[in-house]
Amino acid sequence: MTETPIFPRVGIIGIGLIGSSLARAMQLGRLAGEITIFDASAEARAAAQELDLGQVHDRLGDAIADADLVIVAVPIGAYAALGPQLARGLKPGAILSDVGSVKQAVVRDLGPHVPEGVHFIPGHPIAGTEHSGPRAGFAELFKGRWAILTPVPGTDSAATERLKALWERMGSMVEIMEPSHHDQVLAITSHLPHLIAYTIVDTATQLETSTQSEVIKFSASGFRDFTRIAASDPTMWRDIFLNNREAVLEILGRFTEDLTALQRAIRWGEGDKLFETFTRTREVRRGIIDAKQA
Ligand SMILES: NC(=O)c1ccc[n+]([C@@H]2O[C@H](COP(=O)([O-])OP(=O)(O)OC[C@H]3O[C@@H](n4cnc5c(N)ncnc54)[C@H](O)[C@@H]3O)[C@@H](O)[C@H]2O)c1
Ligand SMILES: O=C(O)C(=O)C[C@]1(C(=O)O)C=C[C@@H](O)C=C1
Repeated sequence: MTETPIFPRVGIIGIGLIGSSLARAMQLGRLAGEITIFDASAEARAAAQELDLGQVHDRLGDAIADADLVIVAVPIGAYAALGPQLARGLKPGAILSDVGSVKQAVVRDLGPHVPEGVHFIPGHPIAGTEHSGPRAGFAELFKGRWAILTPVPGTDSAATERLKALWERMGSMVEIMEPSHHDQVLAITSHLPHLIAYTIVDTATQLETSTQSEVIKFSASGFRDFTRIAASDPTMWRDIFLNNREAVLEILGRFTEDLTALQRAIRWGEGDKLFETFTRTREVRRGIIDAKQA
């Protein structure tokens, strides 16, 4: 017996890592009757066609016309220009969602353009890799990962439930959150770690040439882990930092103070302070592992 898809027609705008993973996961689970795709890049559209991810259109309007759910999966900096185009094409009763890594900026850029009768439910899967583009996606990306939804006040709860069901069928656990809270949480769990990784790798590459080659030669797992994160897409991450400025600057201020305290402890030989800090952080890691195994 075939199950009824959750949405008869889903439009995906931006068929990169996340958009193509959504298409693959929906195809695998038969969650959408039909998938329509638009991407601004002709190369990405051609790849989506070749990979058979859905019906690829050369115009955004054709990809969203008659869609019951439209998911925007482009870098945050591209949202503002998309707003008016989406407003012209969405059908009444449709859900407009997205996967952007910052949520207040999405509400700011798309919110004013959402037509009457369209349910606006921004979202963000806490799942990804350092790779980009349609060929990098995979159907299992969202399995066992959180997906955060930030519906605007007054959103029809049936629409939110339907979108939640889609993420759950793709293997995610779903949490509902205020956009500002989302941005604060992600500033520490995702944005700051990326900034630190970009900095460490950049510092290493600016060392004298002789030391640089040693860095590559002797990079064991610690530095290597940072290089993976620091290989993440420059456009995506530029847009995240420019659009989650306040929360990132706030957490960066606290981080800098803590780093300075450790610097001081090293300078003055305060072994107890270093030991106490490292013991506390070890517990955090053990807590994450235990929570995963529970
Ligand atoms: N990569 C991750 O780990 C990750 C995880 C969760 C959420 N996100 C968020 O998902 C979104 C997409 O990220 P990604 O990793 O899939 O990026 P990606 O670079 O792999 O894909 C983005 C796609 O959007 C297209 N695009 C850009 N501007 C467009 C426009 N105006 N109209 C249509 N298409 C356009 C690009 O051509 C590209 O194919 C971003 O907002 C990002 O913050 C990324
Ligand atoms: O695993 C990775 O490569 C990621 O960086 C994924 C990650 C994260 O920081 O956890 C990156 C950005 C997203 O918005 C969500 C997930």
